[in-house]
Parts: sequence; structure tokens; C-alpha cells
Amino acid sequence: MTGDPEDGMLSWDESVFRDEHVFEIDYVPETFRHRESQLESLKYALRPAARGSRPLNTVVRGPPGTGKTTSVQKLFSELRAQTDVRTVRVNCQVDSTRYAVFSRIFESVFDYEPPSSGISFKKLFGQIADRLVEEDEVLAVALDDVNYLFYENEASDALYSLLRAHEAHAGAKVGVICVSSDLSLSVIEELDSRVQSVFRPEEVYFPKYDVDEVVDILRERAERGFHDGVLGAAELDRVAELTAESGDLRVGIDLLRRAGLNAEMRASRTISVDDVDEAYEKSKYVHLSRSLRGLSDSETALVAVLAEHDGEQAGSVYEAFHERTDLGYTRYSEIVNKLDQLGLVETEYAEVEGRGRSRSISLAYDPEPVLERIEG
Ligand SMILES: Nc1ncnc2c1ncn2[C@@H]1O[C@H](COP(=O)(O)OP(=O)(O)OP(=O)(O)O)[C@@H](O)[C@H]1O
Repeated sequence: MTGDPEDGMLSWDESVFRDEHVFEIDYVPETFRHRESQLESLKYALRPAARGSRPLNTVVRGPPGTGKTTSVQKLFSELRAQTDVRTVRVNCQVDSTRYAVFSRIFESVFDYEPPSSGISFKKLFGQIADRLVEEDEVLAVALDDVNYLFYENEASDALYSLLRAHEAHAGAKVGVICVSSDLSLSVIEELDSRVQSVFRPEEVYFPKYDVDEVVDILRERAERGFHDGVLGAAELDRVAELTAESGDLRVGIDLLRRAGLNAEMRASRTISVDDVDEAYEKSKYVHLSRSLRGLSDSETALVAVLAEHDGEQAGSVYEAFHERTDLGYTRYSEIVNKLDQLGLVETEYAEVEGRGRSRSISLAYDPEPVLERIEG
């Protein structure tokens, strides 16, 4: 299998990839199509900030992988380049409490982390607001994956503080973009009434991309990422077809990269439909991997217990969980709720003889891929 260019085989120093980096998770695409109206609505909400006023608060919703984060990142970087607006994107999957959100904002406003000895929330908040007023800066905060703040019961407190910043600190100008990929969560209705009374956001919806749009977007990505002739039209169509099943563009981007690696494994210069189909066996779990990555140790422990005790009664699941983590029933129930909201488990109430109603819990995925990803 040496590299005779005539036989279609790759030599050791060749690759199907022109630039593999374009298939990485944090790559911000140069062209961003099929999101024109959403970008317009977001610009409308942010425009007052460019004039030195408070931006309009906005709720952005849509299924995973539909370009919500990328849109916000693009507009924030334009704002930073062209205006004095301070922009902060908080990943609430990582920073899922009010304190953590404000620590992240502090870090961005001051360019260093808040003291690790810990200061009270009030002080942290006060210092941020004072700084904004002193510098006469407008702050736009994007709470990305805000659904995680709801799962931890922190959303109302965090938003309340952000939305009332100007009341507690005259002259502070803060606007919030809440981004949620949990369509079963009604972001506004789930907030406390005290927050609802001050939160009248613009709403922007990101629908799933259809197959033609996926082809369009991924063709461009493939042109940047692969050498000419590596990905044919039929193979791209197959990628798009598999991507459109979930509508999550991340699946498609992961498919392209894995299919490229599969072709290289065969030392082939071109990707085949089989390379794509084989890649899908892993790429279809992109969403699962992402959900698992954001879990705490005790949440992961419960997922592991469920995978190991698949199909057993809730009682024995709790016992195994308790044995592993030493946590009690209340915490167990809270974690079950969160995993349910994340779509990792399915729960159902059922009559159990002699014990009244009891909740049965099962994984929403096969146990093997779950365990592979937890242990791997
Ligand atoms: N219109 C587009 N053109 C090019 N790339 C896109 C487009 N939309 C999304 N992407 C790419 O798809 C991936 C997922 O997009 P993004 O993270 O913005 O989705 P999201 O809606 O925020 O997802 P989640 O809700 O799961 O956080 C990113 O790698 C992004 O580069």
C-alpha cells in the first residue's frame, strides 16, 4: 500500500484532510448561512448597546446544534471589534449557579478571577456593577444553555440580579440573552413571578435545518476541510440525510471528520458511503457525549448505576446509588429529575402492589454506549 498516485491509495505523508481543524467543536465558521432572520432579530435586540443604552433582553430557543451559540458568538465578536460594549458568554452547563455565573462575568469585566477565598455574592455583584458605571460600559450577557440554571433551581435568582442591576446600582446597563436548547422548558413561565414582572424578552427561534440546508452548510465545511475530490455528492447526501434525522449539525460535522478518518484507515483518497455509515455508529452519540460531559460526579454515578442495573426496580437502583455515593433519597430524586429533563433517562409512575405509586426509571439509551462514554 505505498503511494502510487494512480492507484487511489494514500501514502504515509498524505492525508484526505486539508484542514482537520474545521471539524473541531469550537471552530467558528467563516460563512454562516440560513440564519439571516435570526441574526437580524438578535442584532435588533443588541443595537441599543452600540448606542450606549441597555440592550433588549432576549430568549433564544431551538433544538441542539442549530447555530444558536455560533450566532451569539459572531455578533458578540462584531460588537467587541466595533464598539465599547462589554460582552460575556457564560456556559451554564459549566457555571450552573448564580454565584458561578457572576464569577464568570467578574472575570470578564476585570480580566482576572474573583478572589478564590470567596467573597459574598453581594460584594461580587457590587464590584461588577460599580465598574460598569465607572467605565460607562454597557454589558451584554449571554447565558448559554440556560436550561442548566433551571435544572439547578438557580435561574430565577441569577436573572433577577441581572435584570435589576440598574435598580440596585444606578447607571448600570445590562442586557441578557438566554439561550435554551430544551424545547420542553418554557423559559419565561418557569421563572418566579417576581422575575416575570421585569422580564419581557424578545423571542428568537432557531428551527432545525432541513436536508438541503444541511447539504449547503456541510458542503462548504467539507471544501475547507478536505482536499478536492475526497467527498463526492452521493456521500455528502448520505451525511446530510443522517444529520437531518436529529437536525443537530454537530452530528454532521462529526460524521465528516470520522468518515475522513475511516477513509484514511483504508488508505483511500476518497470517502465511501460505507465510511459514512460506519462513522454514524459513533457520531449518532454526539449529543449523548455532550450531555454526559456536563454532569457532576454524583450525577455520573447515577447514570452508571442505571446502565449497570438496566431494567431493574427503582428501589434497587437507589440502593446501589446510595452505596456508591452515600447520598440520601432527596438528592437522588433531584438527580433523577435533572437526568429526566436532560433526556438521559425516562421515568414513569406505576402502581406497585402493596407500595402504592412508585417511579420506574430507565436509561433513554442502550447501556453499552453510555458505559463506554462514562468509562472512556
Ligand atoms: N449555518 C451554519 N453554518 C455553518 N456552521 C454552522 C451553522 N449552524 C451551526 N453550525 C455549526 O454547527 C455546530 C453547532 O452549532 P451551535 O453550537 O451554534 O449550535 P447550538 O444551537 O448553540 O447548539 P446547543 O443548543 O446544543 O448548544 C457548530 O460547530 C457550528 O459551527
